[in-house]
Amino acid sequence: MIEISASLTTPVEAFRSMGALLDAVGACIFSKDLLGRYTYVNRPMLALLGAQSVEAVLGREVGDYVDQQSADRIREHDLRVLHLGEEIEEEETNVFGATGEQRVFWTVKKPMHDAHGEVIGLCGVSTDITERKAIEAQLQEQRQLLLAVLNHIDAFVYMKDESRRYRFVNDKVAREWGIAAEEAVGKRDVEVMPLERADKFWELDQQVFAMGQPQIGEESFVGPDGRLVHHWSVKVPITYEGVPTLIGFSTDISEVVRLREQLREQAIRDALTGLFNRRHFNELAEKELARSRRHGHPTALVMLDIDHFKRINDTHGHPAGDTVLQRVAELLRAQMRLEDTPARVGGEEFALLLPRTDAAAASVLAERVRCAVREAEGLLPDGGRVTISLGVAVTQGEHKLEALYAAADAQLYRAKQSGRDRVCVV
Ligand SMILES: Nc1nc2c(ncn2[C@@H]2O[C@H](COP(=O)(O)OP(=O)(O)OP(=O)(O)O)[C@@H](O)[C@H]2O)c(=O)[nH]1
Repeated sequence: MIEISASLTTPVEAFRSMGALLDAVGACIFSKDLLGRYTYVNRPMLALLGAQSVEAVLGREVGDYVDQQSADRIREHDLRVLHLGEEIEEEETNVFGATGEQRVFWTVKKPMHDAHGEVIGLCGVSTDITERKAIEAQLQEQRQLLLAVLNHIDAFVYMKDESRRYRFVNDKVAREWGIAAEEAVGKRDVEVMPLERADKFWELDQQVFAMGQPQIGEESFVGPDGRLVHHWSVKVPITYEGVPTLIGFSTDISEVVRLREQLREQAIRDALTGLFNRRHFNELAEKELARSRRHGHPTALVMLDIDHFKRINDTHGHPAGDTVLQRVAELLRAQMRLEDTPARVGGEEFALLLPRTDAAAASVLAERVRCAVREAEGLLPDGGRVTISLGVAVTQGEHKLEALYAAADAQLYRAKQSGRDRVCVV
């Protein structure tokens, strides 16, 4: 408790009596008379003015210590306090004559009154906020830099909390939703996108909150134009303004996924007929044989070859030969069950994999295919007919693909040898 002695008659004397205490306050404290001359300064103020002693400052005026512009502004503030009785709270930037240093203050000035209520001067407290201002400016700069990065990066960046409310979205997200980025803050996911998509995104979000670990994954959803959109998303748990939140970075990889699927298709399909190629057919056949081994059911393999194909090429030209291959492929597809797999395994050689099919059923199918090709019209430009030969083999105990190939090939050879346009079965 600070007691001001009853014998002290003016506020300035009161200040002086508390000298040691006011010197210890980490702010500049001063008082001025009606002409703006210092009547009291504490030690920090003294240091700021660059003066040697209190006595050297008393009776002098601010213009003796700061540059002209700062002095004019301070005088103007002082006049408002002294003549209009205003209380002022303002930020001041002052340049000090002694050092030329520029410092920022938060200054509070109030009028001082005598016993009759007449203004006799002012007292003020100036807190040096130069460092705080510098830090604030630095933070603001960093924030702007961060925003510039987040808004120009080619990714959707967002922050979302556990109640599925967005806490931040970058410009790219806002543009997608057709609203301003600030508008999105506080909105729940279902307010800005269809429920189905919101639930899709929430699947990975939930894992982030449940595990407290970053989660990475592909997110696929139906876009506004009805096409599938694929995002590659990285979502990281953070605490934002004291609330568990995730920050997510999602990149549209739809084009990459389409290319990936295209490449995969190219890798497994024959370009001319669209049927599976030999390598992929072998993979599927190996799997089917493993299944048939486990369950003990038969699998049939039909090898078929277009008769005198070389002659077709030679007579009608290579493009016409290609058309025949395409038409035969279509006929095969049309004749097969859903679970059967046709493939082009060589130039004019095709294979059919028939799961759960014994020799009798495979022969029926092979015969149907043979007839379909033989009876098909318009395969050749001159209206001539195309025929095929087929060899059928069925797994027997061993279930080895090479053995099955060899057996079916042997039957195909037999069909060719015995006049073509026929089916031979083991
Ligand atoms: N148009 C076309 N011809 C192809 C293609 N791949 C292979 N061939 C041709 O297919 C013909 C196959 O002929 P061969 O193996 O002698 O058999 P073939 O003439 O069908 O006689 P058989 O099988 O004994 O009835 C060759 O002339 C190859 O050049 C292709 O993609 N397009």
